[in-house]
Amino acid sequence: MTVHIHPSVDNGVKQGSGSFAGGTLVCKCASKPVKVGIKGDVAHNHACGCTKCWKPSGAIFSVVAVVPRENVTVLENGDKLKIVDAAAVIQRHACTGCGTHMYGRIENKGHPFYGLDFIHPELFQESGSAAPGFAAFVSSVIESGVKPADMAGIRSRLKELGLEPYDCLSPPLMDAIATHVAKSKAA
Ligand SMILES: N[C@@H](CCC(=O)N[C@@H](CSCO)C(=O)NCC(=O)O)C(=O)O
Ligand SMILES: [Zn+2]
Ligand SMILES: [Zn+2]
Repeated sequence: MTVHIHPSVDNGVKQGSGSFAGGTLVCKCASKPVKVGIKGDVAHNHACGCTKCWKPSGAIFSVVAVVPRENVTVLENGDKLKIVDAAAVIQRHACTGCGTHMYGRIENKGHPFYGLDFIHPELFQESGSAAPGFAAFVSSVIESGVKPADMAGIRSRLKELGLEPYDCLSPPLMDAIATHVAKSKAA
């Protein structure tokens, strides 16, 4: 059985150029697409199996990365954007025309990742942004309807692609979250 993870990694993970200076994210609308400008490269790019991150049709994982929020600018057709769930930690601004999530923003200043916006690098019209390096929330794909019996094959395909599977975030990110919590408690 061929395991499809996400179209941008199914034929192998394409490494970034290492010098990506930024670009423009474009939604899937044939007319009046939403365009969002991103300065600089992305960080912590990963495949995410959670139910909340946007996936292109047919994909069981999203590919999502972060950039500093000040590096994100809506360039065109921003009137089409609407927040998917204002109660979520990450407020995902989606195109009402095609459903594509253009950026997800954390407004809670106490959140460990406050200051970072979540974006989907596959929407860049330019190539060369940093590649995904791990897979997060892998067990969560079951919440979207994947059969538990398929998980072994999915994890083994992720490993084959060099995307180490984790059921939450990667250890360095979990350590960063715990460090933030420890500092907040000490303050
Ligand atoms: N099992 C849940 C997990 C959802 C979840 O916690 N997702 C993470 C990662 S999203 C990008 O890596 C998260 O931080 N969510 C906050 C939010 O989405 O607002 C599920 O699958 O729904
Ligand atoms: Zn659109
Ligand atoms: Zn997610």
